[in-house]
Amino acid sequence: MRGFGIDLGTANTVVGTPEDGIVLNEPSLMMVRTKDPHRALAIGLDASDLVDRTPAGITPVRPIRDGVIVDLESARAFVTAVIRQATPSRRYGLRPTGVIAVPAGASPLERRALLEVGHEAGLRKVGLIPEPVAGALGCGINPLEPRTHLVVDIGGGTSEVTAICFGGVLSHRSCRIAGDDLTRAIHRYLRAEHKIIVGELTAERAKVGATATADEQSLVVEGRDAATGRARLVTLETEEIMYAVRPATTGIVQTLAACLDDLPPRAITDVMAEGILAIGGGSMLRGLPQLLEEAFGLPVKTAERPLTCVAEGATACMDHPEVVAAYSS
Ligand SMILES: Nc1ncnc2c1ncn2[C@@H]1O[C@H](COP(=O)(O)OP(=O)(O)OP(=O)(O)O)[C@@H](O)[C@H]1O
Repeated sequence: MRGFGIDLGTANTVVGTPEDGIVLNEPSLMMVRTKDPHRALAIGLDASDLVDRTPAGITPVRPIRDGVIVDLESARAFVTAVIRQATPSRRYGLRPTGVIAVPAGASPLERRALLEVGHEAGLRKVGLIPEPVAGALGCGINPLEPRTHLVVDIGGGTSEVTAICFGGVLSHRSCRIAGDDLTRAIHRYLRAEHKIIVGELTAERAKVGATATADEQSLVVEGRDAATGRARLVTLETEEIMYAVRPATTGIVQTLAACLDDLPPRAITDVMAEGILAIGGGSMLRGLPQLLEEAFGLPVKTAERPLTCVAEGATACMDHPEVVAAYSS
């Protein structure tokens, strides 16, 4: 079947096809003319290249928040441009089909809006799949088997914890604390402890840098001295980054605890045997899986490709329509 698996995230949009794998992985951002806000001038990386250098009359728009559509018209323009960019020369047919991943906690109205946008963007047939189900499928788990899988998805704006089993959701909890809050926590820590003010991009780089450095090392961060306003460099131990984000991670731990509390005993037995699957970019933060393991005494496995496994799973749904059918009822 010719079509796309689509993960519309707050931070990133990822598109895959059964033939070519991931064909687009770019920021969920578009630039529009202020006077014509529903026509995309640039999307994704091209749009983010323009951040902080946008000429007058051009505005950045983030059409997705917490995995759902903020504004129908903008989302339609964005998804249409995404599909056009992912399909140069109509390689996937004139009117391809699509499976869009949707937060497990999305309301019927939010789900309907996504379906509508998919159709209007040119997709012939649109299916929706809960993000944790797509993430599990993208990690090689069969979401239809009679066994409980607990998925923690730490995205940019939201963390979702979902227990799935045999084509249905057993328990679901979410909180508005995720990767972007971890970045803000680092920003606050640098100001409070090192008296240095950094931009959001620098705080984000420090967070991602802490993941990238394999051994216990330090990172050099550049900012402005809070007192003098002069440029200053600070050496930040990667351990400090875990310390800085700890207050923000408490909310994620509490959400996970609430989801576990709702599970029936046999489902708990499955989770104890199998552990927790962590997906989403936020799960890549160094030390976060260990922190969850210590809090619950359960093994935590981070997906091999936390940023793309949801789109990979949505793409795999093209060959497994029974998964879409089971989880859409
Ligand atoms: N290597 C990394 N280490 C730590 N955090 C990372 C890393 N790479 C990306 N992130 C963070 O992951 C978050 C984005 O993750 P992801 O793309 O899964 O979110 P999303 O699906 O767009 O958001 P949402 O699920 O909230 O709609 C951002 O906060 C980003 O800073």
